[in-house]
Amino acid sequence: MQNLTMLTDLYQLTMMQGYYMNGCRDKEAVFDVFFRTLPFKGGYVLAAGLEQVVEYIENLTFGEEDLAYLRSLNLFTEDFIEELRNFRFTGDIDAIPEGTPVFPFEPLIRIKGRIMETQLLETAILNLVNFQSLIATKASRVVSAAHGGSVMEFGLRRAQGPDAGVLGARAAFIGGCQSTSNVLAGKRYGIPVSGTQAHSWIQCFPTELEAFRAYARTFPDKCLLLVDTYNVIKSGVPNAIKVGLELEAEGHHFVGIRLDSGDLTYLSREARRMLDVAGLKSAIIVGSNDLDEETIFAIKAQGAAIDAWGVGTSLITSKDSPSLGGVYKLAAEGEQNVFQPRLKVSENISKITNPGIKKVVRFYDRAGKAMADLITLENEVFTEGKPLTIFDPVQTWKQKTLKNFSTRDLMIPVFRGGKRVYDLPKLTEVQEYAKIELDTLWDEVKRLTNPHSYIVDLSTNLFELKQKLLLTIHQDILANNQNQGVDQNVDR
Ligand SMILES: Nc1ncnc2c1ncn2[C@@H]1O[C@H](COP(=O)(O)OP(=O)(O)OP(=O)(O)O)[C@@H](O)[C@H]1O
Ligand SMILES: O=P(O)(O)OC[C@H]1O[C@H](OP(=O)(O)OP(=O)(O)O)[C@H](O)[C@@H]1O
Ligand SMILES: O=C(O)c1cccnc1
Repeated sequence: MQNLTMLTDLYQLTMMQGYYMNGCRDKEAVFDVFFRTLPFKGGYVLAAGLEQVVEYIENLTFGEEDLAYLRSLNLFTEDFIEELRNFRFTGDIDAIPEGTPVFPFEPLIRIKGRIMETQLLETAILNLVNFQSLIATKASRVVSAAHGGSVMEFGLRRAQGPDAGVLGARAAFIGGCQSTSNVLAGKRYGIPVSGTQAHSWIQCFPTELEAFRAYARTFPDKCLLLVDTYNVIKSGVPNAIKVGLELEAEGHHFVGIRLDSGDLTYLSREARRMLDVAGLKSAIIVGSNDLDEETIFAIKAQGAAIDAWGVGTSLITSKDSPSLGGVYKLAAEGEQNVFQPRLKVSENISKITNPGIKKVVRFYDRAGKAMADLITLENEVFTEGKPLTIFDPVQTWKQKTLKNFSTRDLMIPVFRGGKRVYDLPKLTEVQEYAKIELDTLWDEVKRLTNPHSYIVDLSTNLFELKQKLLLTIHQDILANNQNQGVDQNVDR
């Protein structure tokens, strides 16, 4: 992977120089990566992008050209540039593995180390995690609408640039797509590649039948014909049937047809009937054309005879929800591995951060279904089987007692002292893991529209710590204001 060290916002570097020049070289901090709002008005997010975060961190070094460029900005001192020359990440990272369903406010990645190092990481980590988590989530929704039918990712041509096309294909595979049309993604990540044919192929021959025959000669065992260039029912399907029967007579297997326009329900049912009557029962029908989870759901509900779906633009650009708002927030600061919890106050209650070094515990019922998550302090343990009452951190009267549960800590150690301690799983393993993980969620949480809200509460310890810090901050402000004669009634 390329070196992405310079993929950062300028203010990370200016703050780093600030820390450096103000005696904070050895100050340490803990940052959390989390998002506040679920995309697609959906019920979950599928975490993705950790592998690229690991590669980014392992490659973190400023090269001579980088340093020369930074020097040319006339912002940085020579001392600081020298410091950057030796820059490495030496801290600890814990993260929730790729393919895990996650929910608002849960730390997906926790970064602990010298502030000079942890500060720099914000921009690139968010860039990598926000995009891939968004596309993996979108893909899992499309795949769930296809309900067993396979989904091919066709988005490269409409992706927001080459990187989004390639990493989007990777994320779409994690979300359950069976293949990609993107050859670079196939080569780089081992994703199965697949494809059919373009209208231009059909247009380049005097007749549709000649075009189909030429293709069948070229790829006799991979022959999937695009039947909507002229007229699906009167020309495309009859010609495909002719060629399909010729192939089968020669001992080949005719793969099927693709529909790329018109009423996909009506056309697929008609095409199915015609193929079956002709004896081509195993030929599949692929549907494409501006599809997303809603159109696929509707088309399936109407009784379409589509076996596989090609989905491009809406998936790779996450058209209806174009960004995931993951943030990187300071949760503790300290020195020599002794930390004080910190929080950020806001009038907007959802923007008040959760302080301290935290983890996420998932609670499962006897059947292995996820019941709730607790964001807790790092060292909290919950005795399995001992009833536990949890409560909503805002509407605290909303309580639930968990019984007969088992638990799992979702975060795993990824870096310790700058060294990777996590073996990256293969992409196929991540995809399989995501499928198993999604199976642990109730269908009501995964529903495409108006899903149930999955419970994510704070442990009592974390809740009390947060209240205590909020009160302390409030009292400190009051005391300061009193000293300065500010009117206390203007703002509570
Ligand atoms: N039976 C159906 N129910 C709901 N939506 C459908 C159905 N069949 C097709 N669609 C969707 O309706 C939209 C039709 O778009 P549009 O009118 O641009 O296509 P078209 O004119 O048939 O094809 P094109 O413009 O590619 O030649 C697409 O998003 C398609 O996926
Ligand atoms: O519709 P999407 O979900 O984005 O899937 C990819 C589309 O890309 C191709 O179309 P092409 O670029 O040839 O343009 P078209 O819209 O004229 O078919 C293909 O035929 C699909 O329709
Ligand atoms: O192989 C296909 O059919 C394909 C690939 C990319 C975009 N649209 C279709």
